[in-house]
Amino acid sequence: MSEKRKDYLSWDEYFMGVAMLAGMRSKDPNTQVGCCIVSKDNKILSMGYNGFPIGCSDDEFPWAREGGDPLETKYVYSTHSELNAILNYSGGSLAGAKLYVSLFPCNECAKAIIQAGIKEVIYDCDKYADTPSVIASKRMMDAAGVRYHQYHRTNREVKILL
Ligand SMILES: Nc1nc(=O)n([C@H]2C[C@H](O)[C@@H](COP(=O)(O)O)O2)cc1CO
Ligand SMILES: [Zn+2]
Repeated sequence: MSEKRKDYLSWDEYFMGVAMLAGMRSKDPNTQVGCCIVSKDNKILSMGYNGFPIGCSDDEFPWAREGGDPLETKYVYSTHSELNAILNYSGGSLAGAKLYVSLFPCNECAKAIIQAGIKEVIYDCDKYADTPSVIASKRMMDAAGVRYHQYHRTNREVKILL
């Protein structure tokens, strides 16, 4: 009798892989972030990536990181992957859900995560850990009882021919 496959994706690989794939839709030239929200029983509820809101053209709004005029930077216009994933969900409540994201959530997304009732955050990169935004984010999630932990990379390479 043939045995079941052994090298299938783990749940964590699957959901972080889906988050990373979503991030590949981002037009941000510097940082592409993807997010996947999952129910307690491991069903994908929503996905998102960082970009400008509907109607705000990727070709007309600025992608610059700095410059004299804040209105000519992306920061005042871009919607983060986590907020997009929360807003993309049209199925009702996200209470008790888990959120996989390729970059640690900022303080604004932490507010949305907490208020949506999401209870667990699994992140990959934490490159802005020293910024007030991420420090505030962790402070709020700690206070609100949202657990967060880093994704354990398996270094599995996934090749998809598209
Ligand atoms: N958790 C996050 N989710 C996100 O979607 N973003 C987005 C906002 C910007 O489009 C980009 C960050 O640009 P940069 O400062 O690394 O050039 O990633 C940023 C963070 C960081 O907190
Ligand atoms: Zn954010």
